[in-house]
Amino acid sequence: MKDPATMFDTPHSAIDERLSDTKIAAKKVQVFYGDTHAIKDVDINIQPRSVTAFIGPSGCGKSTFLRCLNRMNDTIDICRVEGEITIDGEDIYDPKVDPVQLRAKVGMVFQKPNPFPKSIYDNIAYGPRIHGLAKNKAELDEIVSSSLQKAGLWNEAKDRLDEPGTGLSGGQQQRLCIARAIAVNPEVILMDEPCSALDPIATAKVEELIDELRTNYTIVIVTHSMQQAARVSQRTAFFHLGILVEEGLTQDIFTNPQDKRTQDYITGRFG
Ligand SMILES: Nc1ncnc2c1ncn2[C@@H]1O[C@H](COP(=O)(O)OP(=O)(O)OP(=O)(O)O)[C@@H](O)[C@H]1O
Repeated sequence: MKDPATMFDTPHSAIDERLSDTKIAAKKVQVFYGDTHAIKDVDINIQPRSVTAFIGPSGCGKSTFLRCLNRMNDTIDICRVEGEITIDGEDIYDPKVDPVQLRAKVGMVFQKPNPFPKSIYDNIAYGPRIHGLAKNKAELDEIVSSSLQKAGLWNEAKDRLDEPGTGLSGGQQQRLCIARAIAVNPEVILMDEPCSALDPIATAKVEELIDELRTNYTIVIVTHSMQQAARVSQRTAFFHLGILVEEGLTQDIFTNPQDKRTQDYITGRFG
């Protein structure tokens, strides 16, 4: 297995330069499922137009915290979120915020590809239709083709737009789900272990796509694979038992972690 610490070649100064702003700011975030305190006092600033990886052992709260960023936890009755999360300075938990609009701006891609039981075309067109993004069929066609192009699926899908999305391979389905998220003009894309159901070739394609997408989108990815975090992310956050132990440039986290728990995790001593 390739050591993540050997995978870096970008000078620090170049990365620091690019990552100087904040897109998402979380302050003192707590999440409870009933009496279970799943996220404890998490503070983090997430940089725009870059990939941030959340890593940590099973059950440490990565997915729970990710879901806070587009209020997906609102859909879980027993879940309670406290603290503050802003995107571009706006409090996303403000009662004035419409969660449906928020989830268009902050799209999500799940572990298992989950295309709708509809055609490839309609999978992409669904969001733009409900958000009124196209004035006519020609505009909708344009959104569908450009979303598939951005997701690297156009060549494989252009001759079968009327066929069911579920007829695509697993890797193609995941890129279809990414295209579906892109179609409603998101600024942030959250990915919860997007490659865990994919074979190595499909994984490599999705990772290449993530690398291309970071030019235009802020991406946050939960991954169990430290190699994947090292390959695709510029920053990495390590969670343990609901606490954000350490966050920083990915190459620092993998080559020079400040906390012993991070070091133990990245060297495979637990998790
Ligand atoms: N819907 C839920 N109801 C109750 N408890 C939950 C729910 N989802 C998560 N939890 C609990 O919250 C804690 C954090 O879980 P979470 O799924 O966020 O961790 P994770 O780091 O993403 O784990 P994994 O890597 O295994 O997916 C765990 O103790 C889990 O049991």
